[in-house]
Amino acid sequence: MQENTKRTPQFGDVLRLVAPGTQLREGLENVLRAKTGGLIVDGGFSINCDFSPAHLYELAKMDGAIIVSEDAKRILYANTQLFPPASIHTSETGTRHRTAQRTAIHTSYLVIAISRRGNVITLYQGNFRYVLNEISVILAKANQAVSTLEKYKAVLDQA
Ligand SMILES: Nc1ncnc2c1ncn2[C@@H]1O[C@H](COP(=O)(O)OP(=O)(O)OP(=O)(O)O)[C@@H](O)[C@H]1O
Repeated sequence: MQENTKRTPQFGDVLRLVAPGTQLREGLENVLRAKTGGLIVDGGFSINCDFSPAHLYELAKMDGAIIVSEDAKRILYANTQLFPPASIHTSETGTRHRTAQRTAIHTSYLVIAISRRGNVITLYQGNFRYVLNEISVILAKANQAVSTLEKYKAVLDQA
């Protein structure tokens, strides 16, 4: 993995990659449910196999990080030990999350940590950190937004 400080985190692009319905999100949710935990890094390595939620699930049973292509369509490496510089400040506590945040700051690649204990998926890219909402929360918000729109439409139709 090469150091790349020119990549600017694009919040929309990152969220699109892990949106509900994508293969990557399905894989992340599977790992979360399996309670194995996981560390996923996107980067530019040679190709091994196609990405699938089932492959991710199986590979997350091993220690270490799983490295996928930048578009998350290929799984490149598994069981990988990451060595980000210890001098990089991290606000996290556990070793998985400290490694994830340091690697994200060091490389500017997207790093995803799936917590084994906390049931939480955290995204890191550069100094950007974001905890994914559960799908049930996203659906509740979407339903609320749709019903608000329906109310506005009804008012407009009556006007
Ligand atoms: N440098 C590293 N490179 C790759 N994987 C690592 C590294 N450091 C920790 N890990 C992964 O994190 C696991 C240990 O996670 P640990 O419980 O210490 O961290 P955590 O941040 O508290 O995560 P969790 O919430 O899942 O418990 C290891 O088994 C390994 O899979």
